[in-house]
Amino acid sequence: MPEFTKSVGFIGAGRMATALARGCVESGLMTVGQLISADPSLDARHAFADQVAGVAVFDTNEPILARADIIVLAIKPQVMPDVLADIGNQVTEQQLVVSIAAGVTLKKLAKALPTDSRLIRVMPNTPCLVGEGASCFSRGSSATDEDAEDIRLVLESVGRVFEVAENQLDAVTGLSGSGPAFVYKMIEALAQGGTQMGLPEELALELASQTAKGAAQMVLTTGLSPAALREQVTSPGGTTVAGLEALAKLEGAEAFREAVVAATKRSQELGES
Ligand SMILES: NC(=O)C1=CN([C@@H]2O[C@H](COP(=O)(O)OP(=O)(O)OC[C@H]3O[C@@H](n4cnc5c(N)ncnc54)[C@H](OP(=O)(O)O)[C@@H]3O)[C@@H](O)[C@H]2O)C=CC1
Ligand SMILES: O=C(O)[C@@H]1CCC=N1
Repeated sequence: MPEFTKSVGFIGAGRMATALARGCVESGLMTVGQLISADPSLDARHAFADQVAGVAVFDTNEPILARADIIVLAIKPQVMPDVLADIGNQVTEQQLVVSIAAGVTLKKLAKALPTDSRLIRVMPNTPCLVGEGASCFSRGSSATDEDAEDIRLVLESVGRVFEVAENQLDAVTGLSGSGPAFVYKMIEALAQGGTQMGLPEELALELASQTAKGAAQMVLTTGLSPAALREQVTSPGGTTVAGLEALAKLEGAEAFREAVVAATKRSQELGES
């Protein structure tokens, strides 16, 4: 594991901050001493402290601004303007500001922060919690190469990471940011099919989950396309073709494409508001 000595402070200690913070500790990249977080919600503070044992959690953002080398804005896009107005004049040029909020552009962030603030916009996803995240980031014009490398290091410790042009981040949000929810729907539906046809619930869920994981791993490691891999499963006149026909009839695969399109459009809308 590479050495990472900077401190990271989360403004907002909700679900995504928790996943990132715990993932970074579990990966061994950081110790709890390098992390702090703040959230006005007692429930969120408790949940964060439960998941990241021994971490310092505050009910105001001041300690983050005073102590963190990297400030992560992990709040909802809707509260971003208020938070930026609150913290804007306290951010220093020694600090890197990272936003993980869907839709909020670097331009909007820059406008609310001191001139030449070092900014990076990141779109992670919750599987960072288990070291299987898929994250993308774009750097603002004042962010340094070292800033980008720091963020790459952090995100790499909890999964895969790609630097992209900022205009791709809404689509990334629709695909990998929101995507775990779509995959959970698919797993749920596969498991329900299994229970409908006689399997116990627990076994059906485990088989569905392991099948999704195994199939994803095949795509990631064999170099074969999903279409080619699908062909390997599909015997002429066999069971898979019967299943695929049922899927096509209900336009099941189209529904997933539409889910990504709708989520991307919502991310674009959040950026406009
Ligand atoms: N969840 C996910 O899968 C992903 C989320 N994101 C992005 O991450 C961000 C956070 O999402 P998520 O973790 O799901 O949301 P959560 O609602 O779980 O967490 C946000 C937390 O911020 C708190 N908060 C509100 N106002 C302030 C404030 N002024 N200062 C500090 N904290 C505050 C909220 O408290 P309260 O509830 O009381 O308002 C809440 O606990 C969003 O912008 C989202 O777009 C990005 C990728 C994936
Ligand atoms: O639902 C949301 O808006 C956030 C952004 C990506 C995943 N969750």
